[in-house]
Amino acid sequence: MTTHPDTVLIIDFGSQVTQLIARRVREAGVYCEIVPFQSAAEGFRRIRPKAVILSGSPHSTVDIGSPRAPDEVFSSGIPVLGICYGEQTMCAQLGGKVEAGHHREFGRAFLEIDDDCELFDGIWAKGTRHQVWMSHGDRVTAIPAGFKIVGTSTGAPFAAIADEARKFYAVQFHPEVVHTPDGAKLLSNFVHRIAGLSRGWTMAAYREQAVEAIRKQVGKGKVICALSGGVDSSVAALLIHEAVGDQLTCILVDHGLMRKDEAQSVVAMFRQHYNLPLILVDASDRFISALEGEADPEKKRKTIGRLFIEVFEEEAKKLGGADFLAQGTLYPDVIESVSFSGGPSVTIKSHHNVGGLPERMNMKLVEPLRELFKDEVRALGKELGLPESFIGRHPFPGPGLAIRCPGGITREKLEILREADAIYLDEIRKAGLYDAIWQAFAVLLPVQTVGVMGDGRTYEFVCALRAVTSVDGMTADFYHYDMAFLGAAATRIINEVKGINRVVYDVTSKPPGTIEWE
Ligand SMILES: Nc1ncnc2c1ncn2[C@@H]1O[C@H](COP(=O)(O)OP(=O)(O)OP(=O)(O)O)[C@@H](O)[C@H]1O
Ligand SMILES: O=c1[nH]c(=O)c2[nH+]cn([C@@H]3O[C@H](COP(=O)(O)O)[C@@H](O)[C@H]3O)c2[nH]1
Ligand SMILES: NC(=O)CC[C@H](N)C(=O)O
Ligand SMILES: [Mg+2]
Repeated sequence: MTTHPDTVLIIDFGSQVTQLIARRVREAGVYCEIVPFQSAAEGFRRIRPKAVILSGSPHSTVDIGSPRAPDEVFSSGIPVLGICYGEQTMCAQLGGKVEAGHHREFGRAFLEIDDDCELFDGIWAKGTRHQVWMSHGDRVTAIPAGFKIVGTSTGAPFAAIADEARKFYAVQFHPEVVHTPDGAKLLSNFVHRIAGLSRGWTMAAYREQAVEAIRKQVGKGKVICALSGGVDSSVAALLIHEAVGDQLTCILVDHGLMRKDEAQSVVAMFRQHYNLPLILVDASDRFISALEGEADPEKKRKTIGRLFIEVFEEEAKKLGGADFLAQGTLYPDVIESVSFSGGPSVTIKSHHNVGGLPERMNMKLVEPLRELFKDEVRALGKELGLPESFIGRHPFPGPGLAIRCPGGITREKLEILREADAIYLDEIRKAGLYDAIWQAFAVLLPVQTVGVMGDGRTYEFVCALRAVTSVDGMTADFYHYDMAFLGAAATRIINEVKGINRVVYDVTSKPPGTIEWE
């Protein structure tokens, strides 16, 4: 991992919105990292941050054994901002007092500004009142020596406090959420005005650092990159290519489960714009033969995962071996895998990824995007000249059309689905809706219904259309189309695709549904 001179350390006590703190700090042009409180002391020494932010938490500081910030956070002379639980633990640790569960405040609250404070510069003047978002049951009842009150709310007499000499600040509300309208500016004030950090975190700067880091890691080694044409793997490939040129070979597997003309258009784009070694492996027969008749969603996923590994092993061998495998792992994946609140959770779906590869193939991982959020990856893609049509793409799952064809898979069904999906997306693009939708696709149901076309009886498949809005794919709502749009798309699909005589629209959100049908 690269090191950044001006880093803010965010200590995660298990808040639902810790990632938002990181988003806001990065938007202010400052690099930051999140570490769970259990490894905060180690993280503090490794990262040597210029400022620290303490997150909220489901815990209560009055409980025995509840988490604390490492002492060096307060003794090393750098600015500290506590948010909610962060304020409470700051007070508990520095000589103040916290009481449990009297004045619960959840949701909208109003903050009275009692005093000027650098946190409020340019946003909130003394004597004014502003909307903030609260979510707490405990409250601070005495502040440590050296602190003064700068803001109050009905439920929190110490809603904002400051020790300007030591540059310690704390707020009971959550500046990181959009329901605190000026919160982003408050966080920007903390990192710029108070901590004095510069706006060094730009994708142009990142590009340079990342290229250097890749060169250092890879040396003269050979790298292979599984390239799907999705944003993540495309950006990872371009960055690595910039760093080590022909030491990189990209492998695109056409598993016969891609969208219409997808494999060819990805190859054409890369060949046209970039001079990067790219092998297209046509493994469609192999994948589809293995999947034919398979109806179980998990078996489909596992079969596909296994075949991906086999194909990569064979291709690496043909290249005379490879030392590194490149992946488009993003920061949210990294956080999730070490998340404090993660715990053992049930497997909803076995997401295929190539993560099983390196061990079996004896390769080391190159993950140049593991510090970035998806929108930063898109910005980096822009920086690297990736065409707009690739940057704004909807995500597409590794197992492809196989998980959009519930019931037994057949070549014929995949063909029908591919056609319907292409028409649906074409209609979405023509209506100018592509960018407003997070992800859209067609599903071919294993159900035949009776219809009448040209005065004749038809008995054909039902096609379901799906479109969702989302931020990160973790939760989603169905997209609220205009009925006229749906009617037009349905008519085109039924008229143009032989094998479909009925179209329905999926109005399920996530949860309780998932985005994909399998
Ligand atoms: N057909 C494919 N050929 C080669 N590698 C693939 C293929 N499909 C998926 N992969 C690999 O699996 C990884 C995970 O897929 P995933 O869909 O999460 O990411 P992506 O395709 O790069 O981006 P996006 O999330 O925008 O679709 C990809 O980054 C890529 O390395
Ligand atoms: O690379 C992938 N491999 C997979 O196995 C996989 N399964 C789901 N998805 C994508 O993940 C997001 C959330 O999907 P679900 O709500 O269906 O779990 C959506 O964007 C899905 O398209 C996958 N991506
Ligand atoms: N959001 C929070 O950080 C809440 C802190 C603590 N659990 C409380 O209820 O007061
Ligand atoms: Mg993809």
